Amino acid sequence: MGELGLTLDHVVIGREGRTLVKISDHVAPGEVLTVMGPSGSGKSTLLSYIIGTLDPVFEAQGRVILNGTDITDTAPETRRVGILFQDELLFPHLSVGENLAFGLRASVKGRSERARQIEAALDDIGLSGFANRDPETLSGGQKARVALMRMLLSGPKALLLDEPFSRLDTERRGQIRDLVFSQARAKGLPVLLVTHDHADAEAAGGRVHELTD
Ligand SMILES: Nc1ncnc2c1ncn2[C@@H]1O[C@H](COP(=O)(O)OP(=O)(O)OP(=O)(O)O)[C@@H](O)[C@H]1O
Repeated sequence: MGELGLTLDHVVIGREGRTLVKISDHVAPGEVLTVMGPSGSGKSTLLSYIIGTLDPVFEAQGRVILNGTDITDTAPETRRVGILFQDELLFPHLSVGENLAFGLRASVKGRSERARQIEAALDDIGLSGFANRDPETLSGGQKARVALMRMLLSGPKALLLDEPFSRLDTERRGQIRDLVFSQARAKGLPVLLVTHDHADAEAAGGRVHELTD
C-alpha cells in the first residue's frame, strides 16, 4: 500500500476551456484540510470530482488517490469516500435506528449484532434510547449527529464535509464540529472541509486552501 491519506494529484477542473479549480495536495490521516473561496469558486464541484459524481459539463484532469490506491476512475459507490452536506437529510419514513442501519455495512451480519452496533453508535453521539424515534421529532443538532454517524457507519476511508455546520446555531455548531473532528482523528480519516466560516476553519486547526473566482 502507498502513502496513507487522500492525495489530489494535480487536479484541474474546468468548463468550456476555462479553469475553475486547481489543486494539488495531500491530506494525511486525521488531518483536516479546509477549502475556502467565494460562492461559485468551485468548492462543491471539487468535492463531486472526489466522490466520482462530477457533472459531465466539466472537464477534469489529475488523479484522486486514497491510501495509495488511484480511485479516479472507480465507481462512486465503491470509493469509500463519505460526504456530509449542509442539507443532510434523514429518511423521514424510517426511524432513527433504521436510518443508522441504512449506513451500516452489509458485512455486519445478524439482527442482534446490527442492533447492538446501532445502540453503540447512538450512545457514541449521546442519543441512547433514540432508536425508535421519528427523525422529525429530533432537533437540528440531533439530526446532524445521526447523519454524521450514519456516514461513519458506512466505513469511509476519507471524509468530505460540504458546509455541514452552517444550519446549526453557534453552540450546537461547536459541539457537532468537535464531534466530527474527534471522530475523524480517532479513526485516522483524512478530512476535506468546505466552508465559508472562518470559525469553522479555525476549529479545524489545519491548513487552508483558498480557491479564487
Ligand atoms: N452542472 C453544472 N453546469 C454548469 N455549470 C455548473 C454546474 N454545476 C456548477 N456549475 C457552475 O460552476 C461554478 C462552481 O460551482 P460550485 O457549486 O462548485 O461553487 P461553490 O464554490 O461550491 O459555491 P457555493 O459556495 O455558492 O456553494 C459555478 O459558477 C456554477 O454555476
